[in-house]
Amino acid sequence: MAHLLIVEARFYDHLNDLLVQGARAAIKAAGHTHETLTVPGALEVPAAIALADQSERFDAYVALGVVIRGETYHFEIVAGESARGIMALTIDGLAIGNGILTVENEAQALTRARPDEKDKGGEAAKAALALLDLRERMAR
Ligand SMILES: Nc1c(NC[C@H](O)[C@H](O)[C@H](O)CO)[nH]c(=O)[nH]c1=O
Ligand SMILES: CC(=O)[C@@H](O)COP(=O)(O)O
Repeated sequence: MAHLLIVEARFYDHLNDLLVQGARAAIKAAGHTHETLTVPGALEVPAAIALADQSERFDAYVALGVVIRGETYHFEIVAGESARGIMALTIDGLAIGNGILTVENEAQALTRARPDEKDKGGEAAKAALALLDLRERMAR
């Protein structure tokens, strides 16, 4: 049984609730356990995962959040840099599923966050478990 950490960037409560619901359902359905850590925004997620990994308590990580484009270039920074930081950790060997939505509007986010629609939270959890399985197979 694996123990995962959900790291959620809680910028939009109602959207995160849906993403976390989907991720938790996927983790439970696969027979694993988890904890949840909340950070202010997507830019804090890579650092939070890196810090959590120093504890050696977690086998895999699920990054969740929602980045909705506003009026300025900040969307590119938040969306791009959070993804880049997560990808760097993943390439460094951490099993991370990235469920941080980067969308144009709330309607796009809702469709993707809802577990009974695109369930991107559940998909991110499954991706983390797939990477964990791959890492364990490669270590044999
Ligand atoms: N605009 C969004 C943000 N912005 C906040 C940053 O992620 C970060 O917390 C801040 O710059 C302080 O370092 N975060 C999201 O997750 N979603 C957004 O739409
Ligand atoms: C993704 C963002 O950072 C965005 O919510 C910020 O909005 P704005 O670009 O209008 O300041």
